[in-house]
Amino acid sequence: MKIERVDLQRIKIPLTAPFVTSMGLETHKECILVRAYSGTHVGFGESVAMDVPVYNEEDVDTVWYMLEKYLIPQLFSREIEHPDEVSQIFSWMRRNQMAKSALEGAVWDLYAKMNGMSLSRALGGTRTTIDVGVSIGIEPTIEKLLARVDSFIRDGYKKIKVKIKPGFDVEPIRAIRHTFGPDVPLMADANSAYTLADIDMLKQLDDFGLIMIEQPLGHDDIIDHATLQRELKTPICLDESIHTVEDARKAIELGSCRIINIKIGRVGGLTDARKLHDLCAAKGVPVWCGGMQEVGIGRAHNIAIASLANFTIPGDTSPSHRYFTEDVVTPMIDFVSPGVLAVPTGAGIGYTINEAAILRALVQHKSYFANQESTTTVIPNW
Ligand SMILES: O=C(O)CCC(=O)C1=CC=C[C@@H](O)[C@@H]1C(=O)O
Ligand SMILES: [Mg+2]
Repeated sequence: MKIERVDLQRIKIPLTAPFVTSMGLETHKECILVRAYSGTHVGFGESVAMDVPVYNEEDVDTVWYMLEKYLIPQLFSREIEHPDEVSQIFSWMRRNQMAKSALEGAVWDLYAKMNGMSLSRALGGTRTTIDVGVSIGIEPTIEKLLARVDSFIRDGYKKIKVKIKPGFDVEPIRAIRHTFGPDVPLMADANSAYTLADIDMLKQLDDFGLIMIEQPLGHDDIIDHATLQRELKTPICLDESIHTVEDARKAIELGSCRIINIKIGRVGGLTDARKLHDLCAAKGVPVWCGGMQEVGIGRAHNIAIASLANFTIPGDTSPSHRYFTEDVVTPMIDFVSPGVLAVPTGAGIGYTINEAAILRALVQHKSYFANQESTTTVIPNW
C-alpha cells in the first residue's frame, strides 16, 4: 500500500459538562483527525493529545508539527505491506507517541478497509462485545458526586472510576461505598497527585475494596510505585508511567503495578498497544482500555483494541453522549445493552464519518500530497 495523500483536520467541540481532574478543568475537546488515502480507500485516525501538556508532554500543536514536519513525509516515501511496519518506520523518533499513533491508526483503518475486514479482526480481536465503565471527574461536593455515581450505575456502567486528589479522596470513596454498598465495581484515578509522603492516606483506601488505584504517584515513576504496591492490598494500575512495551516489562518486573491501563495514543499506536497487551497476557497482568475523551474515531479504535482477549477489565470507552451532543461518526457510539458496546463487524473502524459534524467543529484543515504541494485552509471565527 502506498499512502498518496494525508489530511489533517483540527476540530474543537464543547463537552456536555466540564471535566475536572487533579490536572485541571476541561470544557472543550480539541483534537486532530487524520485521513490517510490510498487508491479509492481512506483510513481514519485521531490524535488524543490534549490542548495543554498536563497529561503528557504533547499537545495539539506539537502533534500537528511532528506529523507535518516528519511523520507524513516519511510515510510518503515508502511502500507498506502491513501497518505493523509503521511503528518501526517511526521508531527513530523519540517519544511523540500520540503524533505517531494518530497517523498509524489511520493506516490501520485503511489496511483493514482495503482488505474488507473489521479493525478488530485485523488486530486479532476475539470479542464481539465489550463491557465498559465510566470515568467521573472531581465534583464540587460529595453530594454532587453521589448523584453522578447514582445516575451512571442506573445507566448500567460496569465500572465506576472516580478522580481523586489531595483533600478529595478518602471521604468521597467512603461516601460512595456507604451509599451504594460493597458490590459496586469501584476504582480511583489520582493522575499522579500524590507522593510516598502520602502513604498513610493511600493505605486507608485499602479499606474500600477498590478494584485498583490508578497512577497514584509520579507520572514518570515506577520505583516509588513498587514501594507503594508492596504496602497496599489494592492493586496499583499504571497509566501515565507506561509509554512503551519496555516500560511495562520493567514495571511488571519491579512489581510497580498489578494492572495496566492501555491507551493507544500513549503507547504510540495500535501495533504497540497490541504488543503491550500480549506481554501483559504472558505475564498474567490484566489490562483495560483507558480513554482520552476521544471523539468517535478514537473511540472506535478503542473498541477495536479492547476486543483482544486480555482486556478483561471494563474500559473507559463510554458511549459518545457521555461527553458530546454530536459526534464525528454516525451513528453515535452507544450501548447495545446497559454497559455493553458492540464491536463493529463492518470494514475498518465500522462507523461512517459524520462530515457535517466535522465541518461544524472544524478549526483548521490541511491536505498533504505525496507528489504535490500541500494546501491549507484556516477556518476563521475561532
Ligand atoms: O475517556 C474517558 O472517558 C476517560 C477520561 C479520563 O479519565 C482521562 C482522560 C484524559 C486524561 C485524564 O484526565 C484521564 C485519565 O487519566 O485516564
Ligand atoms: Mg488515568
